[in-house]
Amino acid sequence: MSNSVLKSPLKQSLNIALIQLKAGADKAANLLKVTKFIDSAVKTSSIGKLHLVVLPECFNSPYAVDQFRNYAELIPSGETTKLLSSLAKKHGIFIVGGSIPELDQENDKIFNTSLTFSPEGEIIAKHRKVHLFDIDIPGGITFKELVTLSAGDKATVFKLGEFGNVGLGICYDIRFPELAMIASRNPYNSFAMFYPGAFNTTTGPLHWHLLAKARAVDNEMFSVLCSPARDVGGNGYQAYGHSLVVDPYGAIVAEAGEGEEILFATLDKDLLPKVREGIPVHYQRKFDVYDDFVGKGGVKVSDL
Ligand SMILES: NC(=O)CC(=O)C(=O)O
Repeated sequence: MSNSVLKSPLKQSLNIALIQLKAGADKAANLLKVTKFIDSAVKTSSIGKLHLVVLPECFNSPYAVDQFRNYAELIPSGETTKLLSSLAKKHGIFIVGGSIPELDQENDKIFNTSLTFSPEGEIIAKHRKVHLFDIDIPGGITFKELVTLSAGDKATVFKLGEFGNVGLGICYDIRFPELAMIASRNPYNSFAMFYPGAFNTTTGPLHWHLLAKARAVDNEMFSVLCSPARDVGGNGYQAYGHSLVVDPYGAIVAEAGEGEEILFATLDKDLLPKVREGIPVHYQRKFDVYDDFVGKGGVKVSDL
């Protein structure tokens, strides 16, 4: 992480909108939809001035192993990067840009990549999905991202302007507690983890809420999960929906349904010290019993 030393006072309330949209096969239509949803979130915000918008995993393409290469773009010269940069600048907001298939031309690899933009339209974070979704549940779902994707090799923590530090993972990354643990602890002290994520109708009911709450309670931080909308009647991947914001107590702040919608929520950072004073697990770790691997080297954190 670079240039991320925090300076007080930090802003205490972050107003966010999660855009739960359904992406189809037509990329131009997907990008137009993103533009309209973001414009509308800014205009119709029910929580005052919006600071940040989150998009879902794979919002400009179908979520399909055999399609990633067809939709992959170079970063930062690709059309999706340029569009999100211009929308962030136009509205003066942060955008946690879900994820898109990224083409690494030099090595001929495809990554599932999430970019975050500052209100000036600059890229301030780039996370490549570290844990690829590779599962096979008999009678449920088989999905093999490894067939066409390569895995990222870094945790991602970055400074969200005057609000402080946050961490970023993509979907299956939430099942591995380490990324959130790294983000929440010294020297990063993040107040939230963002997870654009496309769980499905098998694993969503099993684990979506549980994992969001687990990461929040483990680390006494917010977890923010933004899903695509369900493709009712479609024959492709069925996203679970239920975009979700969970507070550091593990309580649900806001939850979407299954269709397309904009979900608004305020992350009240005053809660963090309250939760951490009341239930001080954040400070009670026993590094004489087990190693503190965060901040001790051996952890690879994204440095733009
Ligand atoms: N799609 C994913 O990356 C993860 C998922 O659906 C799950 O973990 O379940």
